[in-house]
This record gives sequence, structure tokens and C-alpha cells, in this order.
Amino acid sequence: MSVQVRPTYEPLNELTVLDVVKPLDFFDASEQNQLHVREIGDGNLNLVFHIESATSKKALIVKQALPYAKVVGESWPLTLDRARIESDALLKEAESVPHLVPKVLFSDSALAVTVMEDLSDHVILRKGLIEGQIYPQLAEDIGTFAAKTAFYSSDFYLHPFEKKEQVRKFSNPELCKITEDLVFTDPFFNIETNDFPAELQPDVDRIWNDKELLKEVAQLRLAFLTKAEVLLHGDLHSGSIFVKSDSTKVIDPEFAFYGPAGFDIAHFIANLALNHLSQNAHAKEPFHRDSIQSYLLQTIEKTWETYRETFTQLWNEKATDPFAKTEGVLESFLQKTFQEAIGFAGCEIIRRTIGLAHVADLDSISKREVELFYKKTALELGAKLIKNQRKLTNITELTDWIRGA
Ligand SMILES: Nc1ncnc2c1ncn2[C@@H]1O[C@H](COP(=O)(O)OP(=O)(O)O)[C@@H](O)[C@H]1O
Ligand SMILES: CSC[C@H]1O[C@H](OP(=O)(O)O)[C@H](O)[C@@H]1O
Repeated sequence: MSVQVRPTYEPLNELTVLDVVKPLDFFDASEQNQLHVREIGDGNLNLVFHIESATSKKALIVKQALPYAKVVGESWPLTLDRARIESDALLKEAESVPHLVPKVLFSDSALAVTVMEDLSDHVILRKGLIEGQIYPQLAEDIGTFAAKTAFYSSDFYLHPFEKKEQVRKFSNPELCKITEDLVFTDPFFNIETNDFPAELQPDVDRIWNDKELLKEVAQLRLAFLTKAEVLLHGDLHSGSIFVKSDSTKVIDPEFAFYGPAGFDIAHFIANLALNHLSQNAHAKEPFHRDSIQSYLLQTIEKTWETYRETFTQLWNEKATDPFAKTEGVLESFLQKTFQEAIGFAGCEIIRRTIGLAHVADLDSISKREVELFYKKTALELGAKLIKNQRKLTNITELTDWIRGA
């Protein structure tokens, strides 16, 4: 009788990662001794290894969760189950949008490892945007990604038993708690881990004392906590998207869970809005600033339009919900999703400005007074979105506000 011994978890290094890779037969026998390994992780949480054959230049990526948040260290323990969630989410997303996610080649929940397609010929969207690049396919790809992953995971499409099984499978309490704290709670209170320049204190005080704003944030937070509408990526910022001119790939779904439908699209829009603001400082000349800013606003508009049209088409063709043909049901779902997305986007803009985890778009502005000016503007925009979410009915009203910020 043979006994299968499950590998026990230990953090990989540039040598031991080869023990994971070699048995996969991804590389030919002749390449196995000429593999070049680099740890390239630049995110907040995990190890990422790039393994390349010195001869054929074929490469793959091994991502491993650490039992703590890398950005803080061992004092912030964090579940390894996030690696299982990430690989399961990539596989689930690949069922509806295979061209928009990296291929998963192997995963092992005990080692907290996902082995995936190497996307080094792409760049991280945040970096590309800060440099002033434009990506013509981005809006259509992200609108399609968000609409298809939402519809196919929703009660509008799935049998209720299957939907509830998926909710159970993607239960992600520890990673959700990070979002509950870092996005929906800490930036709105005087919490030690908030991070902002002292000069912003009067603007931050205004947020902390704005009762109308806090009431709206409490409702958005409750929606995040309680609405298991669709399977979300859960952290769809511009650092979670790889791009090149003719391709978009959404990576890093370790925050995936069932939540409110507007959440992913909100985070994408918020991060484009932050880049839009920062272009006032980054763009080398006014002509270039105007063209990248107008590209960003068009991208926001087209992303929402693509989401709305794709979701509507799937609804008309495939919805199983008994009320699918009842007049106004789809429209009211989309309107609620849109308005909630405006509020979530406001929270993301505020937390990326004064919370624990910032964005390079604003933080890399070299002149201090310019950085402060645009951070104040970001806080004003975020608060305006949160307080006025229910007044907006059209995406161009939102882009008008971002343009005018
Ligand atoms: N499939 C991939 N191909 C190439 N590089 C990758 C891939 N996945 C991740 N990376 C690199 O590793 C970095 C961190 O990955 P990410 O999944 O965002 O980690 P974290 O969960 O720690 O934020 C990315 O910014 C990118 O540079
Ligand atoms: C300590 S986690 C902070 C922050 O990091 C995550 O992003 P990423 O893993 O892409 O770097 C997520 O946005 C969390 O809110």
C-alpha cells in the first residue's frame, strides 16, 4: 500500500520553489537545470517567483501566500486559505472570461501556491497610466469581465443551491475584514494606522466630523458586509490589472467573495479617477495631460456602458429568475448597482488618500505642495461621491464631477 504524504507548508525561496516547478513538466528535461528564478512580488501580501528557462525563455509564475501580511510582517497573521480562494477564483473567472485572466497551471492549497501563466510581456496598469500610456481595449475588457463574472455567479442565473454552494466556497472572512477595516472603517475615524501628511489634518477632520457622510459610509459598509449578490474579484484596482495594447488580464483575486454587484467596477473607476487627478502633476505638457485625462474619462464611461449592455444581454438571453421578464426589474437592479458603485468609489478614493494603503499615482507626485493640493482634491471628490450617490442617474454626470474636481 502506498501512502500519499501531503506537503507541509513552508515559505518558498528561490531554491525550494524549484521543487514545486520541476514535477510539473512545464519545462523540458534539458531545461530543468538551467532555470533562472527571481522573486518579483511588489504587492502588499504575497511572494511571487518568476521562473524562466535560460535556453527557451519559456517562463511561469509561482505565487505563494505567506501566513502573514508581507507589508506589515509577522505581527499581522493572515490566513493561507487566500491562496485557495485566489486559484479557485481564477478558475471560476476563466469559465466566463478565459481571455481576461492568467491561466492556472497548478495549485496546492497546503503549500498555499498558485502556478500560473507568465504575463511579463504586459505591464501593471497603474504604472502604464502614470507614464501616460493609453490602452484602447481596457474599458471593453473590464466592463465585460465585471458583467460576465457577476451575471454568471448571481441568483439571476444559477440554481439557488448552486449559488449558495458558491457563496460557501468563496467565504473569505479574513480578507473581507481587511477591506471592512481599511476601506470602510479606519479612514473615517482617528485610527493609528491611517497615513496622511500633517498638513491634511483640517481636511481629514472635516471628514471625521461630517455626520451626513458617516451615515452614508455606514450604509455602504453594511452593504459590503451583507449583500451576497455576485462573486467579486474584491480588489479590482489598477495594480491588479495587467495590460498591453491588445490584451487585458485581471490578476490577484485573493479578496474574492460574494458581495454587492457594484463593488468591483467602483474600485476600477475610483483608481482611474485618482490617476485622472494625478495627471495634473505627472503629464509633461498640457496637450498630453488633456489627452490622457479625456482617455481616462472615456474609459470610465465605456466601462460602465459595456457592463450595462453585457449584463442586459445576458439577462435577456439567459436569466432564470422568475421575475426576469417583469418590467423594470433589471433596470432597478442596474440603477441600484450604479448608485452604490458611486458610493463605493468614494470610499476607495478616500482610503487610498488617507488610509493605510496608498496609490503611487498620488504618492509619487514629487512637489510636496502639489501632492497636498491633489490629495485634498481627492478627499473632496470622494466625499462628494459618497454623499451624492443616489442623485446620479447617468455615467456622464460622474465623469463631469471627476473632470471638474
Ligand atoms: N502572472 C504574472 N505574470 C507576471 N508577473 C506577475 C504575475 N502575477 C503577479 N506578477 C507580479 O507580481 C506582482 C505582485 O503580484 P500580486 O498578485 O499583485 O501580489 P499581491 O497579492 O502580493 O498584491 C505584480 O505586480 C506583478 O509585477
Ligand atoms: C495590508 S493589505 C492592504 C491592501 O493591499 C491589498 O492590495 P494588493 O494585495 O493588491 O497590494 C488590498 O488592496 C488591501 O486593502
